[in-house]
Amino acid sequence: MSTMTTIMLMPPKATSLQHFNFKPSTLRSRSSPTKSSYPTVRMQTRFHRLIEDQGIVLMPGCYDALSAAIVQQSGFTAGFISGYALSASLLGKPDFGLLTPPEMAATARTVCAAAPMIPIIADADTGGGNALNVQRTVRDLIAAGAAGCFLEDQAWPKKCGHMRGKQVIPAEEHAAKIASARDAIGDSDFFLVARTDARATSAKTGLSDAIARANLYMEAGADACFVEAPRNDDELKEIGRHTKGYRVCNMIEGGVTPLHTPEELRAMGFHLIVHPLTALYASARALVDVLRTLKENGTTRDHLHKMATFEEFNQLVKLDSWFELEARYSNQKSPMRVKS
Ligand SMILES: C[C@](O)(C(=O)O)[C@H](CC(=O)O)C(=O)O
Ligand SMILES: [Mg+2]
Repeated sequence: MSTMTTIMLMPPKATSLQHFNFKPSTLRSRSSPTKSSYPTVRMQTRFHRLIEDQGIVLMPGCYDALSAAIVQQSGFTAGFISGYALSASLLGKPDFGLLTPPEMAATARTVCAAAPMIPIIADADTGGGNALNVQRTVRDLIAAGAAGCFLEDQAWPKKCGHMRGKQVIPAEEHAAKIASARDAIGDSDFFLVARTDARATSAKTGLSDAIARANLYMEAGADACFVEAPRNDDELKEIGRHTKGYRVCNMIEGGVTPLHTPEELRAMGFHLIVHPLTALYASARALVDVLRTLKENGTTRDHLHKMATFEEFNQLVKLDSWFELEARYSNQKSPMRVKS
């Protein structure tokens, strides 16, 4: 956790809100639980600085220390711990509300240690329960070294944003969870993304409901909003035009949203792009292929070109630096050692 300068942030403005069925008056009440008690002057986090420097930030998903180290070594400036990918790698199960916040926090600790040069956002799913559970979840992620989280408004048990059968909790209830997360963050260098899954709840009003929710959550204290699973470019543009603050876009291979480059998404008004499943799907395919070869042929000698070599892998885990450390300490005479 680092000490930061306090500045007033000026996020991009929404253009038109008049057609939203949304009641900001509830947010203005002093006693409203949907407004953070933390002052509205916020810290500039690592993610704010990245967005300001780069305009758009591309974050691949990772799910363990090795995949995080590879994300960092590949030159990305940020990463994301995907709940979907962690549920798959840790539990061998789908993104179906089975992964728990302590499992995510434990992974965040090893992931952040393995990629210390880049800030990592963790997927907090629904935060593990109500506004109080959210505070524990957020504090655990901060202690683990995460630089931010996604907090979504699905009803528990949640599902992957691109699956059928999702339900959302009342907007005010999630706004209170966002406010509670903001209070738990305090002065920490931690970027809060409010996600809504309301697009999926109705073909007719889903998008406008989702946009209204995103704006409500921004007022409650989020740094960025994430309208999950828009269906086409018109919807992406609508979100870019009508939501407040920084905007996250989710690029899922095989999902319901068309795939775009960062430049294309930037033109549509987005600031953070997450590719949560790219590394997971690529490694799953590589494993399926090599293990099929091994099963069929009993050897991998004709598959070596599709695998990391011994040398290449040693570089990935920085083996040389461990040999150097070993040499340094084995040559050193300890000043504490008593002469015999
Ligand atoms: C971003 C996400 O929350 C994740 O866990 O990676 C998932 C990914 C997906 O769409 O499958 C989600 O969007 O629900
Ligand atoms: Mg998720």
